[in-house]
Amino acid sequence: MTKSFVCAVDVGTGSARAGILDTGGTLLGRAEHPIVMNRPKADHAEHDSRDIWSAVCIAVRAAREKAGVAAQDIVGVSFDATCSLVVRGKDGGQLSVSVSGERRWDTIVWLDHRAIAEADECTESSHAVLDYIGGVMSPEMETPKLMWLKRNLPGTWNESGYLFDLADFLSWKATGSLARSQCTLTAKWTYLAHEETGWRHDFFQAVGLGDLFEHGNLPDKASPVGADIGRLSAQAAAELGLTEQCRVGAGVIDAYAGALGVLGGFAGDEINIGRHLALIAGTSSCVMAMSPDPQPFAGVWGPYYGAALPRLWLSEGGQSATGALLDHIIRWHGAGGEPDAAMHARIARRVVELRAIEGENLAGRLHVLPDFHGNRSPLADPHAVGVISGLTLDSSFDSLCKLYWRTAVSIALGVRHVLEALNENGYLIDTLHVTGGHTKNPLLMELYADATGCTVVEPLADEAVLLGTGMIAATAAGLFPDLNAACVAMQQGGKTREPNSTAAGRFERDYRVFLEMHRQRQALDEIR
Ligand SMILES: Nc1ncnc2c1ncn2[C@@H]1O[C@H](COP(=O)(O)OP(=O)(O)O)[C@@H](O)[C@H]1O
Ligand SMILES: O=C(CO)[C@H](O)[C@H](O)COP(=O)(O)O
Repeated sequence: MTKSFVCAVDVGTGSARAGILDTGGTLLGRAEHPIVMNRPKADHAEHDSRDIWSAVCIAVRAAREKAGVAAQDIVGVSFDATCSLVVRGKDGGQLSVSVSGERRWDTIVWLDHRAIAEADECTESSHAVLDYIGGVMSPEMETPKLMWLKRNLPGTWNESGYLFDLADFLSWKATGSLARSQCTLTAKWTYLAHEETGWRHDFFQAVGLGDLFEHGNLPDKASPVGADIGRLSAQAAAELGLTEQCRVGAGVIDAYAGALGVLGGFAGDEINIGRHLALIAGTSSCVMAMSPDPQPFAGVWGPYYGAALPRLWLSEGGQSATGALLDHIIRWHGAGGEPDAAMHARIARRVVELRAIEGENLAGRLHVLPDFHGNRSPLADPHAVGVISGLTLDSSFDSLCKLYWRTAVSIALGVRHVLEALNENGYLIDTLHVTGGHTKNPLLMELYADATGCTVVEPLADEAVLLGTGMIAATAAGLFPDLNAACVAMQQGGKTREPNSTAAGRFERDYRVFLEMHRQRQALDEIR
């Protein structure tokens, strides 16, 4: 009997990755291809969706070759991606979202903050949809970006015929289907999946987007995560190196795939799931918890119904720049350079040496507030800025290492800040499941346990985000009766790290300083 396999595609901020998995969740082959980003202005970031599709095709072909699996044995595929906004014309062609006017830049990247004023306007509307995004509209969501586009690039707006979250764009490229995922629409488009009528048209009217549905080709109903939305088209099958028999599953935003990859094993365990937090930590960090009942509160996105596991509500907190912040510190410092794997490793080794020489309280007077790209949670303040306190004239490599270490501490304290907000509002989280680029950083992995006091689980799956998307693909292909069953069968477990109790006092002090820095940063902003 032939075995069945699935293909998972993950489009992050910097690259497209693909993996071939078996029905036990083992990753048999993986490949990656970079994607380009255009930064014409400080707060503007753009992708080229043709470049993304081409990177996806290259990665899928290479992953299949590495896995040594025949194309006809791959029966399902699904896509996860960052929540970037793709704009296509009425003929499906590219339309510019760029102030440069170049057509190839047809995608506003999730981290783009050009629509910060429009986000504030949405928040001021006080509309009921805000109750399901933590009370504050983020410029990283789609509605403010669409408002910006209509106001600032009316030519593009008038010509637009398709507006997509990136994961939905990829499934459209793959099948021609206009189905949109319950994950993308609920988390980024103010769609209320728990209500009979998901869209609140009066909200779009109120913010000047009454004509959104003429331009977006948006369906009345979202498709549940893992729903079979059709077969690969002949063209897509040829480009991906797969076959037209391959089924395509309604995908998710990348962090939600990570949540399935690390928490999927708890599918159906409604008693215990609320103790576990998924920390999907890469360029940014997403912090996700699920519960059988909605837990609405200010400063944390959601609760979103069925955005990852069916019938569960999901709360999403996060930090807009974490890996990106460590990379920035390396580029910014005179003794730094390119933040590649070798540079991160060199710094981490030196931090270990410095802690052995100077003691665990290394650079204890150096404090960082990590909000260099705003505070996603729990303050929900996209206007927030970063702060460094305790600088001297030292510009040596060791001073970079100390600053890197203290920045890593602040990133972990930021997770603790979100965690405390979740636990004050109904969750009982004591375990963090970490996946993403940060798992390659031994300092962060130690800090996530020690600075939060939680047990940290590092998934055994090499790529939990690909695993989560593989679970979705397997569901769409009918290899399991539903997404819960696919998650339980394919989950890979993890290795556990307990917090070091002797470090607790040090981090208590650091956390008090961290909270005080937030207070002082806000006070400075209030001085007129
Ligand atoms: N080998 C490494 N050592 C230390 N940190 C790393 C390493 N590789 C990646 N990172 C960190 O992870 C971040 C990228 O995360 P990743 O999950 O790969 O990307 P994405 O956000 O695009 O999904 C980088 O910004 C970097 O800070
Ligand atoms: O808002 C998001 C998820 O809700 C973004 O898509 C996510 O933060 C980007 O992920 P990454 O940092 O891994 O590229």
